[in-house]
Amino acid sequence: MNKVGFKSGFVTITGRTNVGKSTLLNRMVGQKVVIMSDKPQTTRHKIQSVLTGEDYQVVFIDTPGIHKPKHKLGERMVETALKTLREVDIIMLLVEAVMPGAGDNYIITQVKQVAQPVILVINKIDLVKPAELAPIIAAFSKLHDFAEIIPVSALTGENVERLHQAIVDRLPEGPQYYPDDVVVDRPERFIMAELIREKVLHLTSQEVPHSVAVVIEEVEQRSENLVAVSAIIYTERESQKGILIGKGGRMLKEVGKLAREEIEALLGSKIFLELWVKVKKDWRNHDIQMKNFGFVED
Ligand SMILES: Nc1nc2c(ncn2[C@@H]2O[C@H](COP(=O)(O)OP(=O)(O)OP(=O)(O)O)[C@@H](O)[C@H]2O)c(=O)[nH]1
Repeated sequence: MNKVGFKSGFVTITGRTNVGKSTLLNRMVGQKVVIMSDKPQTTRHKIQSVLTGEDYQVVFIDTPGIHKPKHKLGERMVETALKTLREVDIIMLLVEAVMPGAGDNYIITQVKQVAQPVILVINKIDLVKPAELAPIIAAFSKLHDFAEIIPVSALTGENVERLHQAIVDRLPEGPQYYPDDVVVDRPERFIMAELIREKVLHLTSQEVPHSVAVVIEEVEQRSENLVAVSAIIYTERESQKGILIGKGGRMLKEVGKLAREEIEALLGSKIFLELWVKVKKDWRNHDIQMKNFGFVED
């Protein structure tokens, strides 16, 4: 479907963990599509969401945070991130409204390796005074020849419209890839798994979060208004399994309750949710197991 004058393109939001990529994406697309958490590194998957206007369509690709790799999964994330950067029309590099530090330098070195235009988005401006912003913008502008520098607050929505416009302005002419009503290009199973993982991240602390993966084992329509979902939460160690299950199974029950409510809202029917916790030692360092969990593209 090729409308005359229609613009479209692929845009990626990259940046260090916890800078607000998911929050910004949700703000721009206007629906909860990516899992948010106050703990870093919750976005391990390449997620697409779609923003369709009268005469344009933006396909957002949310890259995993680029950071110095610590283990195999980390290396894979950086590889995926760089590959993604080369495939898009516009890169949004998200940073926080603080003076650039070593982590920012590292990530800017990465985007310098690709030719695509980079819009620097300085997020969380609600946390700084206007007078503090100017030197931050000046410092960042010395680090790279950014296509544009736009300060925003993904949380309050301040200046997000300007960013939106800057992206649409830069889109090349192109086809409408997805129908008007498509927002997320992700199977429901994935979103269900992410919702469960989000609840685990919210309710647990210490070492548990980064070592959790959720796999949806079975989804069965039991009756017109009841779907049974069974999921396994994988941890790396027995001790983490213990924390996740909690005293008398209380923690797991809470995770299940909160996740069930959101999945019910997502699917629009009653859910019978069954959760299992299993230990899979060091899954982050094993390629095959990473493949099982869907973290590596074939
Ligand atoms: N004050 C403030 N907080 C924000 C803003 N944007 C995001 N946050 C908070 O920053 C934290 C991280 O936000 P996320 O959107 O999960 O960050 P992310 O970059 O997607 O994180 P990863 O998935 O770990 O890479 C959350 O607690 C957000 O509420 C903002 O504009 N202002």
